[in-house]
Amino acid sequence: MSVLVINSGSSSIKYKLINPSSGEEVASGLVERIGEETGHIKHEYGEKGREIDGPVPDHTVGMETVLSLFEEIGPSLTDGSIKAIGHRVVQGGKYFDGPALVDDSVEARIEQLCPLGPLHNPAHLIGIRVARRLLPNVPHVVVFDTAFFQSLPDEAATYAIDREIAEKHEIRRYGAHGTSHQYVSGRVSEILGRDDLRQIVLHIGNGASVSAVVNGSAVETSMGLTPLEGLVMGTRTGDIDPAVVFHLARTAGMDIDELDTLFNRGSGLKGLTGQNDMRAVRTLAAEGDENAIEALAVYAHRIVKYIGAYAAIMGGLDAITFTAGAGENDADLRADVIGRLAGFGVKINADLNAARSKEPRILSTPDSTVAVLVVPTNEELAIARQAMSLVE
Ligand SMILES: Nc1ncnc2c1ncn2[C@@H]1O[C@H](COP(=O)(O)OP(=O)(O)O)[C@@H](O)[C@H]1O
Ligand SMILES: CC(=O)OP(=O)(O)O
Ligand SMILES: [Mg+2]
Repeated sequence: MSVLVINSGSSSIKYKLINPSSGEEVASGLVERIGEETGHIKHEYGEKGREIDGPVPDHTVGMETVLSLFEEIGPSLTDGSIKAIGHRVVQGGKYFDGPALVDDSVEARIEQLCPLGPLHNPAHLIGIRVARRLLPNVPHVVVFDTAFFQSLPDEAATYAIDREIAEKHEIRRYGAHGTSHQYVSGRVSEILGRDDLRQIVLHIGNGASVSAVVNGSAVETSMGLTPLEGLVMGTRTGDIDPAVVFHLARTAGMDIDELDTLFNRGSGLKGLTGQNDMRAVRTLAAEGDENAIEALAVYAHRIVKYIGAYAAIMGGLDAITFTAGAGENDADLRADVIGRLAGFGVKINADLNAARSKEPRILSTPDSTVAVLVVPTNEELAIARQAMSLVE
């Protein structure tokens, strides 16, 4: 019994075939650099596997290739052992507070929400369409990044903009990465053996976001109407004065699409250093590149600003948890962020922080005022379990 989880993202398709009860990963793979000259596909199934180098022109071809690799190399997706296909969808707007079985109307809703998830929803839609066409006899379930944040208090979700305009155009904070924030905060509760926790979860990947979670429910999160707001990201600005838009339109003559591309794809670490990948930025900084050194400081400063704000909003803080690509692997980032909180008595053990491990772990010293943890996220397992719970 297994669930195929598909994350058809902006420039890649990631997938895993998972046993939702045991968490065992039966097969997995990745299609990278879609639309670029040098595409790459990797499919792994136990001892078997296949790597293909060459251009992948678009998501449709990428997805079709993935599904054909399952039939060629295994395991078969058509022999009845797959109970569901779980698709990650970033933007569910106000319409979804949990997983949903895909039908034509759900698909149309995801399409309608593309303007609110411009980097993600169009790519998700292609993944869903190809998978439904080629695997019509398996239930398809969508699991939304926004679902965990549908219960945000109004005071956190409401923007101070004209009410009529906000209502008509469905403008509010929807958040994103919610599947990860929910999974990780749940694991923290298990590890610390307590449900009554005021937590901050730092999901620091290429996209990055922070959430405040009280007793298992989200009360704040940094991504907003779209996944552009909040932390500095690989290619996104995060928080910026919206007047920068007016200023660049008026003085630089940039149009809305150019500004969208600049803010979503040409900013963040990429805009500050030329590189969007944290490892590349660290290498530049180690070589003495001043732009990279400054970018890392801006990056950590923004994270600390949110930690302070969210601790105040929750009236106290019990745990800070790092997750996702950089959060799990970048010990220098964790040391920098926690070092900036020394005045509040937050302390980590340097050896525990530097140790390489894939296991969830506590980094804080026994006398730290706040528990500090690293918990690897597992959005795929969370999606597989939610998909299974819906079809069972
Ligand atoms: N060892 C590492 N040190 C620093 N950053 C890392 C390390 N490993 C991965 N990362 C960073 O994690 C980010 C990707 O995170 P990930 O959660 O996989 O993102 P996404 O799901 O958005 O593609 C990249 O910026 C990458 O450089
Ligand atoms: C919402 C979001 O930013 O997702 P990702 O990190 O996969 O780009
Ligand atoms: Mg991610």
